[in-house]
Amino acid sequence: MNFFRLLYREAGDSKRTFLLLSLVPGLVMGLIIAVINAVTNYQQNTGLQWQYLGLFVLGCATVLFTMNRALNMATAIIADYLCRLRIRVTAQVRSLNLATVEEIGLTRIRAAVGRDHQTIEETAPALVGLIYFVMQLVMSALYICYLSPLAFIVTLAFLAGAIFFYRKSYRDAEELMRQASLSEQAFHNSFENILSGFKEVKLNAQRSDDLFHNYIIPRSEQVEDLRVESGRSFNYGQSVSDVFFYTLMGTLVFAIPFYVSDLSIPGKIVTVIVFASGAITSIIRMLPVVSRANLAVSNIEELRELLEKHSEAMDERSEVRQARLSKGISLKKIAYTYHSEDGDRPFSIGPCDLEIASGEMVFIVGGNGSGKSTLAKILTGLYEPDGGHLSWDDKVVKPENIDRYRSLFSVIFSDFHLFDRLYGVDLTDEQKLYDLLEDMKLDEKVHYRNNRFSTTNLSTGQRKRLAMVVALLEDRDVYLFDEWAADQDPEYRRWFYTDFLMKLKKEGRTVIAITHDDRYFDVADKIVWMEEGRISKVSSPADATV
Ligand SMILES: Nc1ncnc2c1ncn2[C@@H]1O[C@H](COP(=O)(O)OP(=O)(O)OP(=O)(O)O)[C@@H](O)[C@H]1O
Repeated sequence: MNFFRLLYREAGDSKRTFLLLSLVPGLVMGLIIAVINAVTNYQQNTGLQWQYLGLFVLGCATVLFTMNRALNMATAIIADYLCRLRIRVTAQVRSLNLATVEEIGLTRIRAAVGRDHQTIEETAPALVGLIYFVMQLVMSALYICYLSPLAFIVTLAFLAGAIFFYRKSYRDAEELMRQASLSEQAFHNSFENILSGFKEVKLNAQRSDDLFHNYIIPRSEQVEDLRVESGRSFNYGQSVSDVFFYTLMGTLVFAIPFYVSDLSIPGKIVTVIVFASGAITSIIRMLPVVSRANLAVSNIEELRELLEKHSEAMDERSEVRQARLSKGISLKKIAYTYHSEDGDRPFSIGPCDLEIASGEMVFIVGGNGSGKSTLAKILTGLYEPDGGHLSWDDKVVKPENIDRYRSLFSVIFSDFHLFDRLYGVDLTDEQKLYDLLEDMKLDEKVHYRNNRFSTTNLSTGQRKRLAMVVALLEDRDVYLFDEWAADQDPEYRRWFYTDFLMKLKKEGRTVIAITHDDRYFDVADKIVWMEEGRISKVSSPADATV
């Protein structure tokens, strides 16, 4: 979709007013030239031409007023669109399933909400000005037609030639700009590696050099080359158009006098042409801006459509009541395969059968890459299984109740995100928070002020303990911990398995822990062994042999 179609669509009920306000300034400006021509070519000195002065003043006032209104309206329409877009994209991202977010990629989503959003915001006023210049050009052409149909035909022929040549280079330039945008994405991926992996890059000079010399520099230069190529194509088109324009002016000035009887007409036409040249130059200069805006609109609209296609039907917020677990969770012939882009055989899970009773403590164990975390994501409703089904308390998990099913869980994944606020937690009893901070030995390190934690710059073990505080405040029926104890010191590790998990169990919570800590396997009621994406056995701690 291009920028102008978007602007028209988003104008909603004000479409007609907006169209009128956008067209009027250019049209009136055309009439003002006619007035100027009439006054400057008047043959007798009969004093001030009041009627023309009146028309001139009225015309200028109309141009100023309507132009200003059109620009304000366009600014408001675009600001409203961008605001709704950010909210809509965020809402859609919120309702996507995890696999789709991983497939689309965070860089693409960030670019649409950041870079493309900004491009549209910055270019919108200039592009509304473009409508004004186009209308000026149309009016100039009509006025030339009124003065001399022959000159009009000549003008049209030259304009058609200029458009024909310009379109070719404009298309080439747009394609190059699109390629530059893709290369820019690749550059941002490399740059993101430098920022996200700053520590690793800083510590390893070879890695740093490799990233910089073999990725950052070539990708940056590729963007530069494509931009320069694209600019050249635009400039070529512009130069050809300029040649057409000057040839047209020469033809009208030197040839038309031989074909018209009224000798004032060539002068009038030249006035119009000189006036229109400003509009032509502005239009040509703005075309690269139009391309950038069109590209940004396409990126955003494509992402929006993609998100719309993949968005899950979300329960209304008020209807997502927290679910409770009374019997248990059941996995029947669950299967899941990751999406693979490069044709490699993707990792698959299943078919897996598993029963987890309410109040049970289940450990999921197995070698690295055996699929424990993937199973946890299926179990918590983050990945939608390709086969089999998941149920809780005899209710099959379906798109209509998946949000409710997810509300059974509080999870700390190994790559968890620590929020700086207690989003979604009803903190009626603040003392509970302080007690938990004390239990986790964080009371001297972290405070909760102005509805946020005073810091999240903590050690890995401390961060996990703070995530635990948040998880406990969520008060869910099922707790899932993915290698939570891995970064804790021996004392905390022991406390986690022998005190903390047992306490949760006594409270009637269901606990699922992914772990490699075989010395604490006896704490569990059930141990689920994973091997190459399958549950190889389910045993009691007594049978556990490592
Ligand atoms: N987002 C993803 N896209 C594609 N493949 C993935 C993705 N995440 C994980 N995998 C693949 O799935 C397999 C299982 O990974 P998973 O994280 O479930 O293993 P794990 O048993 O939890 O391992 P570990 O003990 O090392 O944490 C791995 O081979 C991994 O490459």
